[in-house]
Amino acid sequence: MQQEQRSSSDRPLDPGCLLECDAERSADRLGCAVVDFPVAVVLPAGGCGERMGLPTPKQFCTILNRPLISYTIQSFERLSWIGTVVVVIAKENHDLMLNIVQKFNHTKVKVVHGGTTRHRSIFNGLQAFSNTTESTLPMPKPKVVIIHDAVRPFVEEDLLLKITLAAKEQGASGAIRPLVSTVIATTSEGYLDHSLERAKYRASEMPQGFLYDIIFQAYQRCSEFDFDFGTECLHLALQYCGTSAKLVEGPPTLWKVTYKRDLAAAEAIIKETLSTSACIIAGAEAEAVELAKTLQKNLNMMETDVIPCGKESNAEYLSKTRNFIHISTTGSNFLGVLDMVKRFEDTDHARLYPVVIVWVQLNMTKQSADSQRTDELTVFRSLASEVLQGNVLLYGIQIDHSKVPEQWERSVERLTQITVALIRDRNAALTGQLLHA
Ligand SMILES: Nc1ccn([C@@H]2O[C@H](COP(=O)(O)OP(=O)(O)OP(=O)(O)O)[C@@H](O)[C@H]2O)c(=O)n1
Ligand SMILES: O=P(O)(O)OC[C@@H](O)[C@@H](O)[C@@H](O)CO
Repeated sequence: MQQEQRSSSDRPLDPGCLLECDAERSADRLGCAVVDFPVAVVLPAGGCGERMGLPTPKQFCTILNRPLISYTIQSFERLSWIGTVVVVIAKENHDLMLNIVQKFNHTKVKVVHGGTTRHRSIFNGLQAFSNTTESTLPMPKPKVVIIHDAVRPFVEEDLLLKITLAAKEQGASGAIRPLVSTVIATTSEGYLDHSLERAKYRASEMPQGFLYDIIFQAYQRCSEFDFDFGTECLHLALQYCGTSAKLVEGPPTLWKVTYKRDLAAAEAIIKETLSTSACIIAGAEAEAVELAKTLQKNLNMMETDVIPCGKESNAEYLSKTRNFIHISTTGSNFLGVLDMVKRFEDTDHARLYPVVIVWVQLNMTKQSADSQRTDELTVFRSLASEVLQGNVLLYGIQIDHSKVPEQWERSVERLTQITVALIRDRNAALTGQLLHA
């Protein structure tokens, strides 16, 4: 595995959030070892996303053909020490939410209807665990409940573990981040009254954790004003149960998707995280193996494996990446691609994130006859269109072998650049195209 050293600050989100890789699973084992009590989650998702300014509520806006809320749900579902995930949605989005649960196989989700404000929605979610309502789905009360905005898609296991354990010990816990802007108080005429010393304050983020009985009691005791205008669950626990939350500083990726720019940022992070690795499959021919090794050297921004044709369907490689570069010297040798796609279908590998296959055709002979090329392109386009239905993005790049070193080097550089662009952008519009390096 080859990876250019990167500073921790510019490294994308921990791929564990997005890839069920070995490191992710071992972290989950840590959680199972230390969390020996029931933990459940309430995701308030009943808002309309007014500040986003789109007709679709922001929690249902899609990134790579998948609603934002599904990424958040998966951040919790992937952890075996977390039980039920109660998703609180507006009544009118009930069927939409059930479709998302079914399409993305969110097996831990229970759907509950929200209220007119975030606090009301959260309380409705909490009541789904209690048998003190007419709820048709009373579920066993958890020891700790994690409350997390459905529009905060990036939440990593180690923070969830800290929040959960702190809530178990202290009764309440919450994620915080340093303030970026200074907080000021204004006069009624719109002038500066005073500013707060920024270093003394923090932004309250999510996730937050609570002993279930504490936060449930706080909501039972809080006022109508709290329900209508409050925005802070930690405040309710302090005000109505005397429980002062333990604060845990979280990573920069904790932010809440509120405006359009936040959705663009979330898409960029997801795409970047999906582009950190690739598996290069080399055909049997010596030239294909040589090109695979050169490409691996050029793709030094990614963790790459070079494997012989036929091994790409090994579980070991499937769990590491969703990017496959298939190099072959013969013409329309799609058999390798078809085997891979079948494997993806069997393992559900493309259910949550689109899988990229870049088919590199290394032309060793002079150009084939135009009619052959046209037929080839027709077959390729039809295959690409078919596999797209299974969330597989199939791209083609042709490269003509050259014995002139400078010419060959330029071609391989172009091949590298096109490959990186296709993997990073995952644009469905380019599938089925035979680009030329
Ligand atoms: N009645 C409400 C209002 C908000 N939320 C949820 O609370 C989270 C954080 O709230 P916010 O970012 O304010 O979402 P919206 O209220 O949808 O946004 P806006 O204020 O821009 O309308 C979101 O997941 C939102 O869906 C909720 O469950 N029920
Ligand atoms: O006020 P909004 O509904 O936009 O967002 C809710 C946020 O206030 C909340 O998620 C954190 O501040 C933690 O309480």
